[in-house]
Amino acid sequence: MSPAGARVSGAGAVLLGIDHVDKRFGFGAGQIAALDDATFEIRDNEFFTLLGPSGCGKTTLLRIIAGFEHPTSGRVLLDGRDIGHEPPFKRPVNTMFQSYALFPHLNVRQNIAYGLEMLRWKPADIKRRVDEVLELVQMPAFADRRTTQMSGGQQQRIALARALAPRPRVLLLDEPLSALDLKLRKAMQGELKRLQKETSLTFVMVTHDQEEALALSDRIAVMNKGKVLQVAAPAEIYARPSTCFVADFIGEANLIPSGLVGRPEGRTISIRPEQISVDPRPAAGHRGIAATVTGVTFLGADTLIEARCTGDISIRARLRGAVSGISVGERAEFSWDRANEWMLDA
Ligand SMILES: Nc1ncnc2c1ncn2[C@@H]1O[C@H](COP(=O)(O)OP(=O)(O)OP(=O)(O)O)[C@@H](O)[C@H]1O
Repeated sequence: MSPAGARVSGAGAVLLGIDHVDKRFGFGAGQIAALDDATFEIRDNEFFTLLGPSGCGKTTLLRIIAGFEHPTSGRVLLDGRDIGHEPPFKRPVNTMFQSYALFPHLNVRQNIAYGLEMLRWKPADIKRRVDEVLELVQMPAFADRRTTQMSGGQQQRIALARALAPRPRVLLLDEPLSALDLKLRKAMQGELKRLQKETSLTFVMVTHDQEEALALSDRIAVMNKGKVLQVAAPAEIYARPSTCFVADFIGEANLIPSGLVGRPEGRTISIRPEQISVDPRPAAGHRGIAATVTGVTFLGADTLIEARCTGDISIRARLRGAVSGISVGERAEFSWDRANEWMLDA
């Protein structure tokens, strides 16, 4: 990785540099390391996601970028300039909160205008900009409505319009879709991606939903226990996870001790369930392992075969469509193309 704040050729220039950021809460024995030496870069115009399980430090990192929290040590750079001492309202960064935080006593137009009034924009400019962002989120007909009279998805669009109104360079989104039901969440994923492309802004999203991260992001930072484990494009993280945690957290992974398949001991092979076939005679170039089938579950588009092999290691294969001839209790040969396996340190 190049030093935080430097330019990366090819992709957009580096916009934000997270440079050896530590954050500790509390003192003494009760101290929590929410962030441990986070170092990476976010580029101009990219849809960047902080992904990890609850408590991994992603919201803390978002709040540090926004200026609501300060690092215990380390720097946040914007265009190579340390912005650590700038208050939130002086940073070209805006946040869309999980709860939307819309004012119930104001209508849509007043909600969006509020932040611009605080920034002392001229009334005519405010009106023009509110109309523009309502157009952008496809809600111009709702300008005079109270936000309390709107559905979750509509409120979310208004919250987005309000966050975009002051023309920030970076939009921070804290679990933006978590309050929506599954169907609406899928629809809004497309909407978020469209908005990011249309505005050419840098979006930095926090989520614990790996599918959402894979679907939306140009690049993802996978975090666990305050550490940034890998920063890469979704396909790269899926195919070449940096650790067993990343392999298991992003999609499903079979993690098989290398010694079980005749490789030198002490490492772990990661292989995705959809890359495994269940076949008594594995093809040339394939690696195989015998296991006892413990479950056969038809899932519609595919069938999940679960099995247990030597050493009480479980293995899962996802086969296309319905499967016949494989039953619980039988021994079967699970095999995969060696080119698809990925070797990890144990
Ligand atoms: N203000 C605070 N005071 C003390 N501890 C805090 C504070 N904010 C966060 N923490 C702790 O820091 C760690 C990281 O929290 P953070 O909210 O950043 O995690 P997260 O990954 O966003 O989790 P979630 O998905 O649950 O929101 C957690 O252990 C949390 O309890």
